[in-house]
Amino acid sequence: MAGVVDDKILGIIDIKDKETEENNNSIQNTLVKEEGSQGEKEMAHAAGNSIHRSGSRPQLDVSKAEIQSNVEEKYPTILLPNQSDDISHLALDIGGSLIKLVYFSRREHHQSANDKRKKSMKERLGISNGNRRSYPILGGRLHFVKFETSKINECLDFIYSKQLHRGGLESRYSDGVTNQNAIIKATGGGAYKFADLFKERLGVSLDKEDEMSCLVAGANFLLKAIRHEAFTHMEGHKEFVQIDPNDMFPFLLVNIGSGVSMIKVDGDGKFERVSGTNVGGGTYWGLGKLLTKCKSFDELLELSQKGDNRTIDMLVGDIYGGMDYNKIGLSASTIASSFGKAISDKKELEDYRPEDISLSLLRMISYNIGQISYLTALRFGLKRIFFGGFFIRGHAYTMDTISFAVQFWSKGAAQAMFLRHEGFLGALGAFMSSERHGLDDLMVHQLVERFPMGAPYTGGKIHGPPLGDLNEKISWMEKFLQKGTEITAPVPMIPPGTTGLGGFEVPLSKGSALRSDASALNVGVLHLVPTLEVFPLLADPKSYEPNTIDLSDHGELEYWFTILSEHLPDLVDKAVASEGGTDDAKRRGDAFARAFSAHLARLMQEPAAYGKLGLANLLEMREECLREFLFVDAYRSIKQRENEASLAVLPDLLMELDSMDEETRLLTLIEGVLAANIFDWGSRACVELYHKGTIIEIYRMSRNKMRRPWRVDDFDAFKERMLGTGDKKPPPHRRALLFVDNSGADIVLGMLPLARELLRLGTEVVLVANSLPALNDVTAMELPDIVAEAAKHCDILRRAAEAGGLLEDAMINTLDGSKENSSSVPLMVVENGCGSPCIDLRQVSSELAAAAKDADLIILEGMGRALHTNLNARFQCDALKLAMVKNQRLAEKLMKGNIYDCICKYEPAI
Ligand SMILES: CC(C)(COP(=O)(O)O)[C@@H](O)C(=O)NCCC(=O)O
Ligand SMILES: [Mn+2]
Repeated sequence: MAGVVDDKILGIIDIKDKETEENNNSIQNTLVKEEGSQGEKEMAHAAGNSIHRSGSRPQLDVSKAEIQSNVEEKYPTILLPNQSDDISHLALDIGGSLIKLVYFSRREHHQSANDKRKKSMKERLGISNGNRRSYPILGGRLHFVKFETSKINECLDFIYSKQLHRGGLESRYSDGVTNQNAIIKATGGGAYKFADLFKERLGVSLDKEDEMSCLVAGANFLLKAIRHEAFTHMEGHKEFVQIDPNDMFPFLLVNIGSGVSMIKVDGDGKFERVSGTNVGGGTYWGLGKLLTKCKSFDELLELSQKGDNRTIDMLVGDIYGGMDYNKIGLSASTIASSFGKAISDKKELEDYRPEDISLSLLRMISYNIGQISYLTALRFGLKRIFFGGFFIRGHAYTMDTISFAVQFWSKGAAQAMFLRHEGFLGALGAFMSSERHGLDDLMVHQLVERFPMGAPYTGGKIHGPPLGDLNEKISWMEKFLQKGTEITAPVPMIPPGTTGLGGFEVPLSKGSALRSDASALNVGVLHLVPTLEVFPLLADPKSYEPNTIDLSDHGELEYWFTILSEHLPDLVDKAVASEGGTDDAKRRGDAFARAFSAHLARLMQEPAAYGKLGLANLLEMREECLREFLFVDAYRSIKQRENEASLAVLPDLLMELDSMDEETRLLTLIEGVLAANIFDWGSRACVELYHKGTIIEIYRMSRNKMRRPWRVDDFDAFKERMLGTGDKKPPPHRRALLFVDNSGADIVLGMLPLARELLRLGTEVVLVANSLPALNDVTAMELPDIVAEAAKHCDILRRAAEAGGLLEDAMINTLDGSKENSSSVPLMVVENGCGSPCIDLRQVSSELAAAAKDADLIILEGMGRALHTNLNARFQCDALKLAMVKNQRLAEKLMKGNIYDCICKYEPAI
């Protein structure tokens, strides 16, 4: 049956083919002329601004506040007439060796055309101000920066350059006059020691906060609000642990700074410092400095990487003639006495290698801290121990040693966990101690962590404050290219070195340089996006894992790393062309490629460096990196060309579909979606195909290959739900959410006709599209125009689009100019909150979450949304996952299939 249908569709397209090719040529000509036109730029700019919405000024003094909006919105703009200028957006933890700084920055938000679309959609979906807050949560970013205390002037310059002591550069109320009343929250000994210096240099007072309360407040905030904050580290293996915010107390917080504090935490603000030890980071650094002549802590730590402590430590085997001491469970390699060999060796200090001394010292101190921590936890019946403080510095060997000690002494009953923001607990706590930060109720899904792509995050020593503007970033990448080779050198394709069995072998990662700034590498900028929500139709949000492929498997990571690296030259060409191919665009393109490669290389070395790594994160990182170098939409002209070519053949396709019976039509529609999903500029194989024919030829070829059964084929079950069996007609779905994928044939000849069929059956349809561009994916901004074009030739679409307010959005009048209130179910468009080819349903736009409330069918389309992510996701409503697999390895791995196989996975509501 399908074969007959194919022939008919092909028949029509054949007739049109010549015309279409001519059309294509003329479309291409028009595009050459129009590429980079003002209209396009404005649209891209608006799209580029759309994802992060923030209110106006940060909330703080809300007295006499007025809502500046007549529509009841969830996040209305609020006028705060009594807002003064002395807002602390900045908090400091000034320790003996490091100053940790946490600051909050806002973005001014300009209203765009997209905002109007969102506003009318919110009204339509009935999103009201049901929020419990009387003021908006701040939209903005939380930054983490550190300086050496000895270079406090750099820190002061940084604060001054960004005007952080006065509420930031963006402050609308800047009047150039130094605010003598400004107050900055600060903790740590330096808050006392340097108070006068801050007053003198910046005219600000340091409002001192208790160090312990800050550590606890910081840890509590991180554990509650950041998804991949806590992790275990055993034998070189890092594993993230999701802490349930409702079940996180009690725990032991061990903060390893110069000395060590052990704090029993029972709740927010409920804690007691129950123990500590004077043998801590300061001891390692102090003794290490005396014994090795190292000039810095990081240098000492780096030395330990190449050390062998067996030359200096007395091991069980040294005492027992190379044997284990089995009776009490000690292996021959267990350290019996740190530095013990020095007693009997007839050696002077110079006879020992500084590397060995450093390692022996590190192990002695880490092991000791681990052991005391465990004993303290045991004393209070605590199972979980979190370690923080800058002593750890993301150093694998230190963490392994501590973990080993905890595991060894507790016989596996207690677990050591570490925190990614280990060094910033105090500064974060000081930030939170301000009653006016407005972040109290922040939830995990409202924070998105981004790793700035252009900053010098790889190799080399970083001097001075982090880079600010785009030009600085580009220059840095250029300079790096001249000076160093690390980031351009091929990445070593070896599994990351383990740091040693049981914490008692020497580090295996010998020679591989420990980054001097290791801790900073693992901390990104926290973007606060108050409008993000968990997709309400997830069956079990707690166990939901978006990624299908686990990149902690080194082979997988290596494969995808190679794929993305190979894509880069072509992507850079597209990106540069999308910006008119100017010298500036070329310079940005180069810098983008270097920055992205550097991050890939970093992740190859340490896959969990930025939190749990999935393929979706890598694909999103690429888009973020493009945006950071101001490439707002690299595929814009390709998308436009494909949309136009597909819209030209849509009327014939619709006519042919209408001549079919219902069952044949449903099958043809699903085939159409699968076939048109081939237009994917992110797939190497597909891009090669595009050189071999016109859009329509490729579409036809793809349709021709549609042979059932597909690799996963639940079509019959889907058909039964849609059309029933025999005479029994099931009720139509109330509302369907269609997560659309690519532009061109994919949306125009695939998803739109399917949407039309649902509308015809009486189901409301919501097209869910990206908020920001990613590859050739269609965006929510672009959809109203596409729908309006399609609606010119189709009554069903026209009436539904009118009912959904889409034609107003597209600002296109209908054929007959009629505005009569149609009786059709609506066709709507919502943005998904993402700018990536994949979707993490734990963080979607509030618009989508609202639209989901009445939905009883979701259709996820494409490799990114239905395969790389969400293939295993379960929903509370019926779900259909449709995709063509455009990668051989993925097809083999996921379904023992081949490239271009299709999946049609239908799962009824659970
Ligand atoms: C980036 C993509 C997920 C986009 O696929 P889509 O969602 O458009 O179907 C996909 O093209 C992809 O996984 N590409 C990399 C693999 C490859 O080039 O074979
Ligand atoms: Mn896509």
